[in-house]
Amino acid sequence: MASSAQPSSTPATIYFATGNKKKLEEVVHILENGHPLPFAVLPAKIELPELQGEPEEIAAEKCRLAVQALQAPVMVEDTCLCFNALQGLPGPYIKWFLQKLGHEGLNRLLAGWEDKSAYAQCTFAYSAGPGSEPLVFVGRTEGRIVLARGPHDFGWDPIFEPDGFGQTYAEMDKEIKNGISHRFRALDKLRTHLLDGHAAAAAATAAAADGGSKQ
Ligand SMILES: O=P(O)(O)OP(=O)(O)OP(=O)(O)OC[C@H]1O[C@@H](n2cnc3c(O)ncnc32)[C@H](O)[C@@H]1O
Ligand SMILES: [Mg+2]
Repeated sequence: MASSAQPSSTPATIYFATGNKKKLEEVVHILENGHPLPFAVLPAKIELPELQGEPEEIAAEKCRLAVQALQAPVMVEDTCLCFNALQGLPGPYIKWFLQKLGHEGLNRLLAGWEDKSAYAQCTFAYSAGPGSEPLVFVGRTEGRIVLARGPHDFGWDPIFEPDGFGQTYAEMDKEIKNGISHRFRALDKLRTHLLDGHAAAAAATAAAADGGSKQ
């Protein structure tokens, strides 16, 4: 995936720092199914402490900590599951709610509400390395919370049914989930940013070489 001659502003390698194997699988799958990338994405399995607060700040701080640990270009992501009836909660705290309450308990949280709508949100933060402030890219998929259906392979997949599909994330073909998911939408924005940066750096290098040859 990496190209040998990299303009200096485009890293040849970006680490994806996560402790979650399933996230990593999906990120690799999504990136491999898009256009070839002019950089390599390598996994870095580290558990990072997470701030409380808004998803953008949680992801940015996770990214700063990962850059500090790895001293390299890094991307991280933070995933939220937000119930509209609960003003967006559990949101970034979904991991702990899922761990303590399970799929059934999460459904029960909405028992007193008619509105079962929810959205899955993924926030990627990317830093080009030490000294470079993280940039944040958000992707959202709207849907609703249902009783668990499908394999229990990944987090809350069995209880999230995206709008327009009669299936939960867990029941869907992986190909389909990875084409419409919150993770796909956020990663697509990050990919566009990185490809644009690469193209601009390559154009600047070519222009400098051209200018040099005319002197
Ligand atoms: O190391 P990191 O990347 O933080 O991995 P994590 O597992 O701690 O992940 P988060 O902090 O983002 O917490 C999100 C929770 O939602 C779960 N999750 C994330 N993406 C999901 C998806 O696409 N489908 C179902 N569950 C998901 C995940 O397993 C966690 O329980
Ligand atoms: Mg986490």
